[in-house]
Amino acid sequence: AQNSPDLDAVLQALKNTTAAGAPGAMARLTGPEGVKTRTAGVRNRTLGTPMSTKARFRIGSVTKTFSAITLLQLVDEGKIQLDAPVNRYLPGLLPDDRITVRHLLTHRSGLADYTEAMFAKTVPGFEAVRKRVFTYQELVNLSLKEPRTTEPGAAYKYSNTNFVVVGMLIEKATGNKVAKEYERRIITPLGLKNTSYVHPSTKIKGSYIRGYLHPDEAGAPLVDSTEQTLSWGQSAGAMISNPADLNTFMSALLGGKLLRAPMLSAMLTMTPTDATNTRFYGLGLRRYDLTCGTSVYGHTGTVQGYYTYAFATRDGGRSLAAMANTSNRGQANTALGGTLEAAFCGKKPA
Ligand SMILES: C[C@@H](NC(=O)[C@@H](C)NC(=O)CCCC[C@H](NC(=O)C[NH3+])C(=O)[O-])C(=O)O
Repeated sequence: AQNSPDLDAVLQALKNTTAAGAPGAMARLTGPEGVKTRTAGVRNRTLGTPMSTKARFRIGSVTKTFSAITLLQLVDEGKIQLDAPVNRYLPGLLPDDRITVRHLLTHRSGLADYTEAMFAKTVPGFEAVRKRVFTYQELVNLSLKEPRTTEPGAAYKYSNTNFVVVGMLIEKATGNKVAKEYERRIITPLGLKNTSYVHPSTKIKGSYIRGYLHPDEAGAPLVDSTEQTLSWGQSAGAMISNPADLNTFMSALLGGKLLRAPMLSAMLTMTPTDATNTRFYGLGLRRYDLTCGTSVYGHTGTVQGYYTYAFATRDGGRSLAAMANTSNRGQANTALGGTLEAAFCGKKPA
């Protein structure tokens, strides 16, 4: 039987997160016990407005799961083949015909991650791009200026470039912008009223959480990073959502509502991402094996001012959406991750 959540432990993890430097943090859990929420701190430091689980925020790489689902639906429709070379669909884009569509979704392409150079200096890097609008091609060109990190398929190496190319594949195969495909394949069918892809607008419509970026220099003041185009991320990180929609989304995915069984099982075909053998990556989806023996599936997100965890159990029966409105602050991200054990194992954070 799956453990019931320890809500005091969830709140403690959120308090650990604010103590570690996040202005605010929140969690929303769904499961047999119904919907449970906990919050800590503020969503706007200037006004002191309390964190609210109704408010929207930037979900970063959880966008990668939206992109993976869209692409896997296209595979199911016979429009794209998982093990075909990317260059079959985007002739001449990549310097190696051996890089396949599956290599992109599993971060095994070897394409360098352009964000490493882009954000080597956190605040200057952010300020240099926060209002910029990039084409997909410009982002791929930034990656191709760097050496490749591995032979195609040889090893897992996380790279945003992979999901920029996934966005290009989606637009090429459908003739539509990714926003339209996310809408008609995921957002509308699931009724995700608080989820949107508004690139390149810098605005978050409705009620939202303000995000605060920690500079690299210890003690330097936080930078309000709420308004940005997120054009450096696009189909790898530009989605906006709220906790309830993330719960609905991950539960629907794992509950088999977005992909037919063969495609879902392809998505859940995991390889380890580190030596602990408790963290894995499938096709645009992470798996964490928790200490109580429960495996949870979902994605994390990190964009300037926002950390996100969006996970569910294998049948989608339980889900957790947790976020903190800061970034470039590892101890806050780790503390926020403590909500997973609290929610799915009922375990107190350290
Ligand atoms: C990790 C996460 N990835 C994402 O969400 C993608 C969209 N974000 C990144 O690759 C990090 C970009 C820099 C963030 C910046 N860091 C720096 O600037 C460091 N110098 C920040 O922390 O805001 C995931 O897949 O789980």
